[in-house]
Amino acid sequence: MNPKYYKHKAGLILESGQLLQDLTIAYHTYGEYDPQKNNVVWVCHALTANSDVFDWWSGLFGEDDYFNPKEHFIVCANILGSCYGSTGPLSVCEEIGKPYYHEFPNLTVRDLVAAHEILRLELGIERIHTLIGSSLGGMQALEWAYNLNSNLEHLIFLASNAQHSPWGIAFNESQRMAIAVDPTWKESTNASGLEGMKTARSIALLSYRNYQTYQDTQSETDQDKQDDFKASSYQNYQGLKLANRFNAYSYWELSKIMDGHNIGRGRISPEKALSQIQVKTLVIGVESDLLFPIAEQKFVAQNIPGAQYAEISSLYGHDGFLLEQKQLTKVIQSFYK
Ligand SMILES: CC(=O)SCCNC(=O)CCNC(=O)[C@H](O)C(C)(C)COP(=O)(O)OP(=O)(O)OC[C@H]1O[C@@H](n2cnc3c(N)ncnc32)[C@H](O)[C@@H]1OP(=O)(O)O
Ligand SMILES: N[C@@H](CCO)C(=O)O
Repeated sequence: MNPKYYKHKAGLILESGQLLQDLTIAYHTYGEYDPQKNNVVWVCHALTANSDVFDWWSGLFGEDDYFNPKEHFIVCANILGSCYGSTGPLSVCEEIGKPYYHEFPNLTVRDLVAAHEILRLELGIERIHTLIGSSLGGMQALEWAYNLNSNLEHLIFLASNAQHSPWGIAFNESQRMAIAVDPTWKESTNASGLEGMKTARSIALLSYRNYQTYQDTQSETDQDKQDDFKASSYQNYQGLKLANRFNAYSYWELSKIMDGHNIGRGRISPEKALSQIQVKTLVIGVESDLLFPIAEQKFVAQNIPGAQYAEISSLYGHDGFLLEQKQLTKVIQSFYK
């Protein structure tokens, strides 16, 4: 299914004060909006996904899944700075008549949320029944919940944090260092930095998975093997797979956005900001998540008044949120009860 596009002529004044003139938001909707039934479910996607949530989160979102178009009006918008239809570094900047590339402005999570808010108003949605997001998507969901408050009923926050950690920033910086040493990164073409981005994805994978994931999926059966290990080809393949569908500018931009995430910025503290979220909240952690350890989700749950906390298990660490749909369905079902 192809996305729909909304072009917002007024552009967007970013948190930095800069005007992003060419504002296009690519989005998917599934089902029919019914204000009487209060049936809007809004999904905020993570780092490299797109707005087609039925594609990357099937098993939780789909025709016969828990979130389905028969009962819900499901909305997912591609985030600014990405490469799946919304304005990003490869978009042509009208002012300069060519793609932004390195000149794409620095965005924040609050800018991503501002674009979601523009789309919400354009779609005529007053109340959101459920706002759900994981990882970078969780950061957006948390920020937006803070702003929406009485226009939102339920927040489901997964595998994310209130403020990005030094550990997470260090992973992101290492990935950007890999892009920066790619000699093509100095150029301005769609393919600049792609070799570096392959290494960046390989580094990222180590934070998305864990020792046991590799032990269970990439162990050798040939005891005499001395080279060409499965774990090596897996890392290379994962880098290549991303290079075939993403670009290094978006990767750089989105990792920077994550680094700057702090719900407490300008609001005294993360605790204080979280305490002002008056929405029925479910926080879900993945027990094997190395990148966003469960202590971070417990912190969010402890500071949002009345929030519930649930944990799922996964061989896949952080990426478990994309793969453990059965467990997610179960904890989400009991949350609504
Ligand atoms: C246009 C778009 O596709 S955008 C939307 C898609 N992506 C997203 O939404 C982002 C979120 N999704 C993701 O990050 C990932 O898809 C995840 C985490 C859900 C799953 O990750 P995957 O890479 O599919 O799973 P996994 O880690 O098990 O790797 C499987 C792949 O590695 C390959 N592989 C496994 N072991 C090895 C090895 N030793 N050597 C080489 N390749 C290997 C498999 O053949 C498989 O290849 P395929 O993806 O081409 O079928
Ligand atoms: N692996 C996922 C989640 C990262 O948080 C992605 O590439 O978007």
